[in-house]
Formats: sequence, structure tokens, C-alpha cells
Amino acid sequence: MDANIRVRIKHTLGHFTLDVDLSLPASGIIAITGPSGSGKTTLLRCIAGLEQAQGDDNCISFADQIWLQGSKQSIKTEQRPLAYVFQESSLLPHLTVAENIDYAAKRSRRRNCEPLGAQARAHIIKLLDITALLAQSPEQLSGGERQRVALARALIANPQVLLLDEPLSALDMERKQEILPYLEEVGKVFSGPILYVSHAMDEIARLADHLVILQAGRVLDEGPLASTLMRVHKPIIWGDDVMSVLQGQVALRDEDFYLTRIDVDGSPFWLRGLDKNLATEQRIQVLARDISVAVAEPGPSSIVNCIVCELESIFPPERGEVLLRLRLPRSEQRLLASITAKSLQQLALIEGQTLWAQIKSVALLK
Ligand SMILES: Nc1ncnc2c1ncn2[C@@H]1O[C@H](COP(=O)(O)OP(=O)(O)OP(=O)(O)O)[C@@H](O)[C@H]1O
Repeated sequence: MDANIRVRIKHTLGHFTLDVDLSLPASGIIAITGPSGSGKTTLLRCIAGLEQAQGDDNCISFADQIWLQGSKQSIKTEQRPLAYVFQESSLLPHLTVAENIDYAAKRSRRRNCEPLGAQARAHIIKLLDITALLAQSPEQLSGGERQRVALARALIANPQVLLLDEPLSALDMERKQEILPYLEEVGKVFSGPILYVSHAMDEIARLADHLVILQAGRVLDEGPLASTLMRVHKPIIWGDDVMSVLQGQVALRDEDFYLTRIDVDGSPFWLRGLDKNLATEQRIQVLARDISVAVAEPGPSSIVNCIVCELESIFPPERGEVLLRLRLPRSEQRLLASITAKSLQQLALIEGQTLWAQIKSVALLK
């Protein structure tokens, strides 16, 4: 892994101490999650330089730039080549949307960011679909529109690192669904790392490439999304939404039955719908509670997905529920299934045995 963002911080605020040592990838969406008060915003604020972390061992660097080195060297927020978007965007109320964007673009030079050319700016305006909003003032915009403008403004400043602190949390579910595709697009076009604070697992599963889990100011776990999800920090993060995220390719489109087949290292997963093109990469999500397991090949069933797996590990029971980690054949990818402790006993499951995972529902991600 490229260790292009290095963050080693010990920083105390009142009764809280953030104590992290992270090497994060140089690109992609890096989700930072954890319970309320675990230090997600404080971490982002330290990276942005909005929080002055004191201490000789502290360091923050990006690529070959050192942003903070002990108490000797610190580059001011305004000079770090980054942009951030918060829960509620802070557009300047007396300027129009276009003027807000211009203002941010002009300030970008001070941040050591190269100003974008007219063509690149037009592309971002199109990408976030804000052409019709340019003449409006911020108070005329809906919450979702404001966040789209805030994202455009951040991108037009042409930062090398993008910090997003719960950019969707002030939006209702409908607005959130509207804006998620734009964030996906931003994830594709932005070449540097995007640090994305969120505690919504649906957003993280859909958007993130890498996951950092904080608990009480420390890093509980960290790594590529799919494998970090497999390590399960259940009560801390997921509640009932324990899930697997798998990467596959669109292998077949069955027009007669309105189904699409995604192959994950050779294992077929069928989903309803036909809106994905053949041979494209596709991420899918399977909730642990949507899987049941059988110890012999099941007979005919209305469940279309039945995948042969190896039972790799059995997690300790918790309130009558047991999680199983299932390995797909000839693959490094895994599924998590949730069954009752009673079923575990009745089926006399042991690690290493072959199981048939019947999956009630598979969802497409990005
Ligand atoms: N200026 C401050 N002075 C004292 N304590 C602070 C200060 N800022 C934050 N804290 C404390 O630091 C802890 C971490 O806060 P932070 O906002 O980073 O958490 P978070 O994980 O982002 O939480 P949430 O999900 O609720 O936004 C909290 O206990 C908070 O009360």
C-alpha cells in the first residue's frame, strides 16, 4: 500500500485524547467511522490544521510534503493543499453560487493548488449538475443542492486531498439517495485521497475503498473495505447491518427474467434489474441476515442464489446470534452469514466444512 498520508497524532481535548498512527492510501475514498465521540471530526480537523496538535512525536505528511512535524514545523490550514466539506455547507450568503465558486477558486492559489482551467471547471459544474443553480443565492437552494455546490466549490479549488465530514448527514433519506451518485462520480474523477467521515454503513459500503474504524480516540481497525468488514466489530459499528461487500463482474443479462448475473471469482450472484453493462466491474452488498446456510445441497427453492462455500470461521455467539465467515471457492473474498445459536448447534457446524449459502437478496453498490 502507498503510505501517502501519514498521520501520527496524540492530541488531548478536555477529557478526550485522540491517539492514532495511520498510513493511508494515496487515492480512493477512505471512510472514517466509529461511534459518536470516537474522534472522527477531531482527526479530520487535525489533518486540516484546524486543530493544533501539540507534541514532539506528532507528524502529518502527504506525499513528500510535511504538514506537521512535532512542535517545530506546522503548515497553516490555508497553505495545505486540501479542501473540505462539512455537514452543513458554509457557502457565503451574500454571494451567488457562481461567485462562491469563483471566490474558492481564487483562494486555491494560496493553498498551493494549481488553479483549474475553464474546461476543467465546466466539467465539474456539469458533473455535479449545478449549471441551473449558478445565478442563485445560497438561501434559495435545498440542502442537497447546497451540498452539491459545496462539493463543486471544493473540487474547483483543485485540492490534492479532499476532506468530507458527514456531508450527507443533514439530508433526509430521499435527498441522500439523490446525492450519492454525485459522490460516486467525485470518487472516480478525483485523483487524490478523499477522507470521508460517516457513520452510515450504507454510504460506506457504497462509496469507500478503505475503512478506518475509531473507538474512544484510537484506531480499532483499518484496511481495505471488504477485508476490514470481514473482521466484524459488530456492536460497535454495524448494529443489525452486518454485511459483506464483494467485487465481481457483470457476466450475464437475462432479459426474459429481468435479472443480471454478477460473477464473484466464478461464483454467480443474481440480482433483479438490467441496468448494468456486460463485463463491467460491479460491487455488491449482501446482508448477513439475508443468508441462510444448509449442510447439503438444497432442493428446488424460490431463492435464486445458492453459493457453495467453505465455513472458514465461527464467531462467538452473542445474544443467541452467531456469525459465520464463509469463503467463496477459489477466492479471497468472503461472505458473512448470521444464524441463530440454536441452528449452529442443530446443524453441528464445524470450521472447514462445505456449506450451501442461500441468499435472499443481493444489492448492487457502485
Ligand atoms: N474543543 C473541545 N474541547 C473539549 N472536548 C472536545 C472538544 N472538541 C471535541 N471534544 C471531545 O472530543 C471527543 C471527540 O469528538 P469528535 O467530534 O471528534 O467525535 P466524532 O467521532 O466526530 O463524533 P460524532 O459522530 O458525534 O460527530 C468528544 O468526546 C468531544 O466531546
